[in-house]
Amino acid sequence: MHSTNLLLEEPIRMASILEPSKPSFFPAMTKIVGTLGPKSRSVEVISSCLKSGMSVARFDFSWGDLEYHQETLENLKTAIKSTKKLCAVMLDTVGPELQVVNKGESAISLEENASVVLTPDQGQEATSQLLPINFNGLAQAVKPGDTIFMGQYLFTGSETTSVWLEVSELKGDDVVCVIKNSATLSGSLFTLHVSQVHIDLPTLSDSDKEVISKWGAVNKIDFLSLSYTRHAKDVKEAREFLSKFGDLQQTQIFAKIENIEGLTHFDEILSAADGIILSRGNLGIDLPPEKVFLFQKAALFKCNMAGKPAVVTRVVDSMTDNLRPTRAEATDVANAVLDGSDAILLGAETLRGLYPVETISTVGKICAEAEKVFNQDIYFKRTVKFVGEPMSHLESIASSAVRAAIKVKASIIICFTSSGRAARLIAKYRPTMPVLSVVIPRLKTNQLRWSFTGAFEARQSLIVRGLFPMLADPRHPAEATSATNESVLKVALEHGKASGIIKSHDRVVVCQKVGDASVVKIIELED
Ligand SMILES: Nc1ncnc2c1ncn2[C@@H]1O[C@H](COP(=O)(O)OP(=O)(O)O)[C@@H](O)[C@H]1O
Ligand SMILES: C=C(OP(=O)(O)O)C(=O)O
Ligand SMILES: [K+]
Ligand SMILES: [Mg+2]
Repeated sequence: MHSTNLLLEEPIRMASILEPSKPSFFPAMTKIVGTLGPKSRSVEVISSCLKSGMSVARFDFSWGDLEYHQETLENLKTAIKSTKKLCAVMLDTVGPELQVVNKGESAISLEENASVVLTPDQGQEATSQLLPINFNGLAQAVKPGDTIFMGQYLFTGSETTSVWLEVSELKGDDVVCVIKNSATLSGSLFTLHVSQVHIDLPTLSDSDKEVISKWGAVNKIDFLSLSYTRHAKDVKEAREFLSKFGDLQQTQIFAKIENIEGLTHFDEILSAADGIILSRGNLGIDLPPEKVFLFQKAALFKCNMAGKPAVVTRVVDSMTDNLRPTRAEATDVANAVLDGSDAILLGAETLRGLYPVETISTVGKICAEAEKVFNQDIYFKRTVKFVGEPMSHLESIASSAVRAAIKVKASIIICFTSSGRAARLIAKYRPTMPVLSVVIPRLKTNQLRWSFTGAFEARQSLIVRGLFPMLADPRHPAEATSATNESVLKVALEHGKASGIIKSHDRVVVCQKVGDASVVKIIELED
């Protein structure tokens, strides 16, 4: 995305706003996570999603069984092969989510001012007057006057498919509610969100543990998105559980902040997790509307300064049914980029929306436009000030690489990395040019078989803004000898030229180790 950067701090010639963006091999530096489901599980649609810029696929186990999601994943793998687009896999847990048990899957019409009873008796049939739910502790958790939101799975907040309930009375284990707006709930699953109330259920449910052991391990998932994370211990317990599976040692845990409890423990959660998902869907119910922007700006800044990826969700809900977003949604996406998000997560829009591919390409275009006016200079100085001095060696190398690249107007930064750490640190300084993270595999053994590292590190960069992975040839020895580096560098430059990022006579900044020295060098391409 190497176009002339406009700066909002300077008067913009209005006509220049209409200048079309230059085509590039990727739609934006900001990444797009797509939730795959009924409307986005065919090889054809997934291939179009990948070509439109989706680089992480989310499999949400709030709904759908192992076989269903496995079939979708197999189609994703086919689509990756045919499109040659890398895509990471994210397993999203159900966690302590309250759900209506609607065995008949019939639509439920609810009338304003009528009463509806929420009951833990799952033997009952779901009707407009009685809704069985999957939690028997609700009557102990709520009190009259509390608010409960109920919507179809991955609710978009539109008033025709979700209702607000107010608790009016507790009758034993049953909770009697008044319906505050009329709506008809349809679809495969209705979820509930009880505002600002602690639900006494484990963050990692038994069902989640079974899904991780049976589906996550065999598919070597790159990310675990931990729903309703409320405390750092939730992340630590999830990591402990993952450590039982050899294939999940490197799986990164992204904590989903979905309620006020998670918000109030944000700092400890951020330090324990590998990344954060700002789950604005559920959090948007727990928080009063006027506070959502404040949380977003504060949370994104903290993630940026920690150098940990931050994902913003529920951005263009109306595109679930419309070919274009509302103006508010379009501006919301741009502001999420300007606020510092690494990635945008699409839920209902891609899972059950009519236009999953158009949604991804629209969001990608908005991100690209916002990136053009992102003031990297101000951000860079603010970051350097925040980090303070003395910087760690790697932080100074990374920030120097970015500074050098900007000053010489390099078209790309090439970063050699094995763990991915150096590349992520470079991305932290939000360079205006893409960063090619050249992942050098290391040979390892578990005493039973040889294998190469690198696949996780490469795919996990697909959620970091501005990072584009390239897997170096495993025949190149991992040690950083100058000969090795040159040959790998040559391949990386060819890769850059082939994808159109590097043109003849461009300047390229390279971050690598030569012998024991970590170096940043600037090369001028001859041809
Ligand atoms: N296999 C490699 N070959 C060449 N340089 C490397 C390699 N791995 C890391 N580097 C470089 O070494 C320096 C330290 O990176 P470090 O963070 O220790 O490695 P990693 O990124 O693999 O965690 C960085 O400049 C990085 O670009
Ligand atoms: C991403 C979110 O969670 P989910 O889509 O899993 O409900 C959210 O609530 O915004
Ligand atoms: K979920
Ligand atoms: Mg949620």
